[in-house]
Amino acid sequence: MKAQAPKRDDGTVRKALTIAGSDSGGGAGIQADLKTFQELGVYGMSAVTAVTAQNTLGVRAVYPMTADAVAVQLGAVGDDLAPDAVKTGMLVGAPIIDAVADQVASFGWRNLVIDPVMIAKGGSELLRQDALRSLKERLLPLARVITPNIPEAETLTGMKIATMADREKAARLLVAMGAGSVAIKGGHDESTGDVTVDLLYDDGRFRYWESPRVDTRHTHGTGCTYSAALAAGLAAGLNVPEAAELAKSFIRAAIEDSLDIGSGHGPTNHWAYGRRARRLDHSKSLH
Ligand SMILES: Nc1ncnc2c1ncn2[C@@H]1O[C@H](COP(=O)(O)OP(=O)(O)O)[C@@H](O)[C@H]1O
Ligand SMILES: Cc1ncc(COP(=O)(O)OP(=O)(O)O)c(N)n1
Repeated sequence: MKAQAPKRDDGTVRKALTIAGSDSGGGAGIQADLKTFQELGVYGMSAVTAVTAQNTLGVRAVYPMTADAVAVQLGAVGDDLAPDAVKTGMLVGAPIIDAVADQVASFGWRNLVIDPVMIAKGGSELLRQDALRSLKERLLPLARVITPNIPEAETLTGMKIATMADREKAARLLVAMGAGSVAIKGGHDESTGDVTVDLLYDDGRFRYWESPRVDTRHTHGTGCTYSAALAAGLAAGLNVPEAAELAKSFIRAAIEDSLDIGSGHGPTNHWAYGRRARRLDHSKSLH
């Protein structure tokens, strides 16, 4: 299957909404999502769940919004702007998750991508542990796709994931818990050696995407960027496997050309996928 950027010239403006935390350093959270939407030709909208003070060295502080403030933002977008896809990132705790679940259900947003963000790479907690039940019982059943990394899939399912067979079992369990499809990302799976393998369980079938493991510490915001690209693909009308393929291509380019800025874990490069596509177009036009 060939990864394709969403169509841009069919006259329709495709719109995606991110419900997530703000990352002052610009590499993860709302900022990563909006940059990804923009690069993929999808109009980006946002509902902020928390303001974080963070940079490439880590998270210094978290200032959560109230659940009401999140609900009102979602109401403002939903009453007027009809998102074609919605993704969630950092949701802080149970009250915000419940508010998001209520609004998603009442607006009937079907293209919901849940990135079950729990802990930042530096170890800071982005979801309170007592929120797990709300995440599993209220939000997960509304997901068209859930995109956990391996530690998140372990927390959600309660099982240890060491092999690809374990990952497949976890994906089946997450579908049994109510998710439409499951993408379990492979960045944390060291058993695959010098490649990373992402797994998708969709419509009863497993698919796998493999790419070279890049030896870099500049991977801040990988999960946010992957799930935002997947949501952009759905917003543009791709089906789930096509959107997962697009997400893998987008994040692969973003990590291969990641940005060595700041003194810690630099961000992925949200320009990389588009720049490569433009270079390809240009070289085709020369022949
Ligand atoms: N070092 C790496 N080289 C190439 N791809 C990577 C690397 N680390 C992560 N990825 C890819 O980035 C995406 C996010 O992966 P992962 O690290 O599992 O999630 P998270 O960022 O949520 O912890 C996946 O598509 C994964 O394959
Ligand atoms: C505001 C905010 N949201 C999410 C994250 C975690 O993002 P992720 O893509 O998983 O990247 P890392 O933290 O793992 O680099 C965050 N840091 N901040």
